[in-house]
Amino acid sequence: MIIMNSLEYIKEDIQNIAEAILSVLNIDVTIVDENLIRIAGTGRYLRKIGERLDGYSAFKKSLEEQISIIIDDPHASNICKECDHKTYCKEHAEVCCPITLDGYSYGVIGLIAFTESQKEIIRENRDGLLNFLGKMADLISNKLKAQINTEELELEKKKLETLIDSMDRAIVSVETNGKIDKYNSKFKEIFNLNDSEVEGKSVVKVLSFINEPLNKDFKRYKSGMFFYRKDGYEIKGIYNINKISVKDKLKGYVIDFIDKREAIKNYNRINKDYKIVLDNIIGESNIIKAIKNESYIASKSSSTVLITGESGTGKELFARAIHNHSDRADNPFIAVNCAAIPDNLLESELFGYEEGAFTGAKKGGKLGKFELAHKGTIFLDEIGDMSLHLQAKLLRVLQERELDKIGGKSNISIDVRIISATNKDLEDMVSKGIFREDLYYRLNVIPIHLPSLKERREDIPLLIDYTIKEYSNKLGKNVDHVDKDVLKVMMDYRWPGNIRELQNIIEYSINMSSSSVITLDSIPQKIKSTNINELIDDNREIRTLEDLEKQEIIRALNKFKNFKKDKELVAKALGISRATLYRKLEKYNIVSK
Ligand SMILES: Nc1ncnc2c1ncn2[C@@H]1O[C@H](COP(=O)(O)OP(=O)(O)OP(=O)(O)O)[C@@H](O)[C@H]1O
Repeated sequence: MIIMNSLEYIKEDIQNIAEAILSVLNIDVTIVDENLIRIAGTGRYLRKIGERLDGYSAFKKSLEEQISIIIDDPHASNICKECDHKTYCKEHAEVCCPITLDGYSYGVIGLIAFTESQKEIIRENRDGLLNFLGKMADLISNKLKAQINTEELELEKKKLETLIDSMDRAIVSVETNGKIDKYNSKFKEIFNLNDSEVEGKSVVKVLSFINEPLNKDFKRYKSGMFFYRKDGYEIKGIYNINKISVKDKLKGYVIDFIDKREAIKNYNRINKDYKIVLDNIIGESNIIKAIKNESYIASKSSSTVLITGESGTGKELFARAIHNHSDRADNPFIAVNCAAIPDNLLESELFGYEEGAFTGAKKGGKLGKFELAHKGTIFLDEIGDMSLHLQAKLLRVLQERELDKIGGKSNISIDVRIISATNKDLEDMVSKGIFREDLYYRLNVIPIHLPSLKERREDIPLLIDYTIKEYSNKLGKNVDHVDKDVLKVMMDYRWPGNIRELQNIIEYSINMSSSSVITLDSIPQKIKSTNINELIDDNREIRTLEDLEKQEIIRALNKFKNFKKDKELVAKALGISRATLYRKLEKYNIVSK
C-alpha cells in the first residue's frame, strides 16, 4: 500500500472549501496541486479542473518559493510582466498562498478577481485576505496530514495483522476484564473456534484453563501447560500470558499458545533444509555403500529397524536418514536416549501421563514421546539400557499399537515407526536373560550393522576432508587439509570413538593450527603412537580366559540354535570336537536345547 500524500486524494474536501470561500467572499477560488494541476475551482475555473498551469505564473512562484503573493495592479506587477499568460489574462487581481506541510509544498490556493468590484474587495482587505487564505491553506494541509496519518495507521495495522496472522503461534489480546479484543487466525484454528464464538466474549468462557492464571494466581501460572477439549476435539500445549501496561497502568493481556504437536512438526519442517539424507552421509567404501542401500530399502517399509554399531559410528544419523527417506518424513522424528533418562522418568517420557495420575503430576498431564511421534518415527537410542519393566511396556505398544498412559482411562492408538539402536550385544543380553527375547525379535525385523571406522579405513580421508571444512567454518579458520604424515597417523589409528572421536581430533587440531595445513605438531599426542595407545585406551576389565571361553560358547550356541546340526556347527565354529564341546557345556553348566 502506497501512502497517498497528495492533495489529489482530498480533492473533494478541497472543492468544498473553495465553494465555502466563494459563498462568503464572493470571489472565485482555485487550488492547484504540487504539479500545478488544478484540482478545485469555482466560477470559470470549475471547467478547468484537471488542467495544468503551464509556464511562469504567480502560482508557480508561490509554490516554488513558498511565499504568499498579492497582485492588485497587474499592469504594475513584475510577476505579471514575466507571466506567460499576460496577453490573454482576464484576472484583475489575485491573492495566492502556498499549501505546505512539514516544509514541503503540496499546492497553492488563490483568490481571483474577474471584476473591478472583486478587485476592490482584494485591495481593501489585503492583510485580512492574506491572513484568511493562509488559514485556509493550513486547513487544507491539516486535512492532508490527517489523511496521511490515517493511511499510515491503516498501513501499520494491516502490516501487524498480516504479521500476527502469519505467525505459527495462536495469539489473543484481552482487556483487563477478560473480554477478548483481538486474535489471529491461528487462535481460531488451534482452538477450533469461529469468529462468533470469540468476538467480544470473555476469554475465560472460551478457554476455561485461563481462569486460574488470570483471576486467581497470575504470578504462579503466567505460563503453563493446557489441555483443551471441545466437541470431541482435543489439543494440548503451552500458554504464556504477558501483561500490557501503559505508563505503569495495566491495560490488558496478550496470551500466546503453542500447540505442542504442531510445534514439533514445524520444527521438523523448518529443519528440512538441513535434513540428513543418505547421500549426505560421508562414505564411499563398499561397506557403507551397501549399508546406504539397505537403509534406503528399510526407509520404504514400516517394519522396525535395529541399528547396531559401536558408539559414534553414525547410528542416529542413519536413523534420521531412514526417516527422511520414508513417507513419514513430514511428520516428527523423535529421538529418545534410553540410557540418559532414569528408568522411572523414562516411562512417563515415553508414554506420558494423564492429569492427576500421581502426586506431582503436572496440570494437563504430559504428552509422551510416542504421542509426539504420531505418524512419524521414534528413535530409541541405547535400547539395551532399557529396564525389563519398560521392555514389557514397549513390547505391548509394539504388539497392540496402543498406548496405555499412566493414569489414563482409555488406550490411545498410535501410528509410529520404531527405529532402535544400541552398541551392546543384545543377543548376548538375551542369552543372559537381561533383554527380552520376544522384544528383541520385534525390534530387529530389519537389522543394520554399522562398521567401526577402523573397518572402513578407506573412508577416513573423505571424513577428514569433510570434517575439516565443517570445523574450519565453525571456528572461523582457513585450515583446509592435513599433511601426509598426519594422514598416515590417522589411517593407522584405532579410532575407538569412531567418527565422533575423529570430529573431536579435527576440532582440536584446527584450534592448534597456525597455518592452512594440519601438521603432526597440531594433532593430539594420543593418536601419534597407536600401538601404545591401543593398550592405554582399552580400559575394559580384564576377563578370565574361562569366562571368555564360556561367553564364546554361549554366543556360538545362540548363533546356531535354529539349525538341525547345531552342536556340530558350534563345535566347528569354536574349533573343537563335539566331545570337547559337551565336556565344556557340562563344566560351565550351560544348558542348551
Ligand atoms: N558418515 C558420516 N558422515 C559424516 N558425519 C558422520 C557420519 N557418521 C557419523 N557422523 C557424525 O558423527 C557424530 C556421531 O554420530 P551419531 O550420533 O549418529 O553416532 P551414534 O552411533 O548414534 O553414537 P552413540 O552410540 O554414541 O549415540 C555425529 O556428529 C554425526 O553427525
